[in-house]
Amino acid sequence: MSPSKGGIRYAESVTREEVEALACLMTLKCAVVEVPYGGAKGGVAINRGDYSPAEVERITRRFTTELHRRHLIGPDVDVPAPDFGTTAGDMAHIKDTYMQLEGQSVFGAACVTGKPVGQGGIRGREEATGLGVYFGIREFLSNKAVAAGAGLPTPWSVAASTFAIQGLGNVGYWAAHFIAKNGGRVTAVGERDGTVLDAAGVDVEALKAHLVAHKSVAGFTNGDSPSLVLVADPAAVLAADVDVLIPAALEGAITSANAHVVRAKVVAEAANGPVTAAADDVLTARGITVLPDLVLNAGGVLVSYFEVSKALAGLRFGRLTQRAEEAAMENLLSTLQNHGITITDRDRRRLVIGADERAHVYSGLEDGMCAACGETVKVAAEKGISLRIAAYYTAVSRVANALGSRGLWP
Ligand SMILES: NC(=O)C1=CN([C@@H]2O[C@H](COP(=O)(O)OP(=O)(O)OC[C@H]3O[C@@H](n4cnc5c(N)ncnc54)[C@H](OP(=O)(O)O)[C@@H]3O)[C@@H](O)[C@H]2O)C=CC1
Ligand SMILES: O=C(O)CCC(=O)C(=O)O
Repeated sequence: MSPSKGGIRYAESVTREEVEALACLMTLKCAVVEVPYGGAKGGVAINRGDYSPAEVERITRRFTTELHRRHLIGPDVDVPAPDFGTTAGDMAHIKDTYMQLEGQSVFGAACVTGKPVGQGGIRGREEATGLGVYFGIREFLSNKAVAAGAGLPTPWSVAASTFAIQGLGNVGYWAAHFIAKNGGRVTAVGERDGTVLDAAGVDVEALKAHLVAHKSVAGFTNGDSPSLVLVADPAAVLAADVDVLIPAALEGAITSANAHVVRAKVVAEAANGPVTAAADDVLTARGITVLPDLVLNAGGVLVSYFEVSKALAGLRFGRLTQRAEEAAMENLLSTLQNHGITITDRDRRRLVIGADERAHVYSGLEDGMCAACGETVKVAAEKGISLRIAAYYTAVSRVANALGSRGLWP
């Protein structure tokens, strides 16, 4: 199926088999959130920390050139995006290299997503995967049967729950940001060189700033919190006593060898494949609910699809409608006022807001995540299967229908 979609990762451990498996997962993920793309993935086996920014740029441009030479990149072929170890800045270099090689095609910006906004990116893509993880956890656990099955109170609320996060990179940070913003308490964060534990709550923004500045959890004070504990073992996060554990680093974080240490009631797969098949069996046998990656981290590719649509249309979402929406609301408020209803300046400021690009993106992301979670819960209940198998069932059915109804040519 083409065009296809999927991220490019820079990780020393990446292998061809891993990339093939992740590409397959992308086909199914696109189907789950109704993104009309096939699946793809790319990988470069480097640890970017070993290279200077200029060297990483040369590696990125060289890789893009090789993709172009093999006709493996372009709006109607394959459209990469960020993944583990890659950034919006790398996507800008991919776009620029492609544009140089293509002779500045008007659709060139649609060759890659996750670009900076000034390079044709879309507002909301940077946080999309993490925000989608937040929407997904909220939707799954707002379902009474899912929450009760996990041993959580019903009705469940983010604000009354505790969370542990492995990996405070793009996905992990934004998931933590939106959880904290909505009142959830993040009490454990595992990073490459250690775990931060604080039952009173970890200040996610302060920890992120510390990691950016020092590249290590060492020396983090959490505002001199007396309940702070720093542990040298990065895997200690997996044993945190929380409601929801969110692995958001690499695959295979929870295996049959360590699944028994998990104390959370729910494992929310923000990373791709963080729970191995054998570990999934162990968690299920222990009554721990797994929210599957196929659905939970699909917000990234969904918003990438919006970014491609923007680039192909050559128009920012909301540009034609924002003022018209505001004028319509102004007219409505004036009419109400003419009928004797008092409208304060505060009401006016709150209500006269047309949807800008970010509002459009958040709306489409929330809608897509809610629909995918709802369908997964429905299929799981109807068929008496796990959420993961239900997500696969939906995805495989959609791909089969798309291929079957197309027929054969010639
Ligand atoms: N970016 C996206 O839009 C999407 C990403 N995903 C998946 O989400 C996962 C994370 O991707 P992303 O956030 O983009 O990647 P990033 O590179 O932005 O973040 C990964 C984070 O994990 C940390 N880390 C590395 N090893 C460990 C470890 N052993 N224990 C704890 N933390 C560790 C990294 O630290 P350090 O910086 O020191 O390496 C980094 O902070 C991947 O599985 C990816 O495939 C899925 C959907 C979309
Ligand atoms: O945004 C995209 O196109 C791809 C995201 C991705 O790599 C993933 O969902 O694993």
